[in-house]
Amino acid sequence: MNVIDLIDITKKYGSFRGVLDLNLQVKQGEIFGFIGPNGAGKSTTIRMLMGLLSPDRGQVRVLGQLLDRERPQLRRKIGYLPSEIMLYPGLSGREILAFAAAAHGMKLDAREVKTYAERLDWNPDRKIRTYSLGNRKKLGIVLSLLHHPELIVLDEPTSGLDPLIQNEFFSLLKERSSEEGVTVFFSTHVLSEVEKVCQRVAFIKEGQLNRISDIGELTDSGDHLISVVFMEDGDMTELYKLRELDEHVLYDGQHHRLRTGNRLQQTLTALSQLPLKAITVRRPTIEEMFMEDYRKGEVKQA
Ligand SMILES: Nc1ncnc2c1ncn2[C@@H]1O[C@H](COP(=O)(O)OP(=O)(O)OP(=O)(O)O)[C@@H](O)[C@H]1O
Repeated sequence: MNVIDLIDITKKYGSFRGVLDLNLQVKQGEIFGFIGPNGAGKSTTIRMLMGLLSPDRGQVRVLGQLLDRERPQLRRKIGYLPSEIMLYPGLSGREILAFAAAAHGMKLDAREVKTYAERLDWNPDRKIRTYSLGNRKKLGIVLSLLHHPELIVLDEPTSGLDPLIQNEFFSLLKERSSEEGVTVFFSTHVLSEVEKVCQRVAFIKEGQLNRISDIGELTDSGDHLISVVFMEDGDMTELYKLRELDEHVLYDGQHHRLRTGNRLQQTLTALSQLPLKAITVRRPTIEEMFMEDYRKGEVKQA
């Protein structure tokens, strides 16, 4: 079942682009990453997903239901962390959690709060006004998980968290996903995060989906980066017809840099015929793959 179904959604802010003709499906139990640079449209998409913003065109379906009006029963099944969280400064973390639990018709489970406090290294009994940015984020994360929702939507959950806590947070998400079949959708700027925790990732740029990929497909592709120094000094791009191997070949004053795509064998065979002084071959990082897609402006769906 698709837990999230965004069908051709468009949202404009007056003449400003928000999101354009976006299609996205997320299956039950997936941990799905939504990645893009500042202003790409991540928060706009997430707000539409949460029913906080209506699309100008298109449909939003969440947990099989159309988000065309207030649906309180549906909201109870969703946990949401906004990018900026507003909290009553005079209350403690625990008081806010008790308030949120009551709103969900639950009693706060003190043992569960203790577990979250220990795992995320945060003090629930201090007043919000004394909380650091990271502690506010931790409380926001607990608020989104507290009622054991079927879908967790997180807008940049890791900003402000130190790396150890980030890892603990990812473990929490993985446990929820594997033990309870929870679906997680989260946005981030940080590619290494999606590699750690997501099964699939969507790249958004300038309001449009650029690519949807399996993480395995990104990390297992045959694509390689090659850096070559030839015996002779200078730019050999024209002389050795390097553009036939990679039309985007770059010369940085010393190295010729090529990308193989899925033509590793052919590229190496061709280069081996040339007077090489040094050559290195390595896999691109996920970041480099992502930048490459941005450069080419490809639209791909896996
Ligand atoms: N209320 C608004 N009025 C006008 N334009 C807006 C409004 N909210 C967002 N936008 C514009 O819509 C586009 C997408 O913004 P959005 O906040 O969705 O991006 P984002 O990917 O979440 O960015 P960031 O990573 O910086 O939070 C941007 O060009 C932004 O300037």
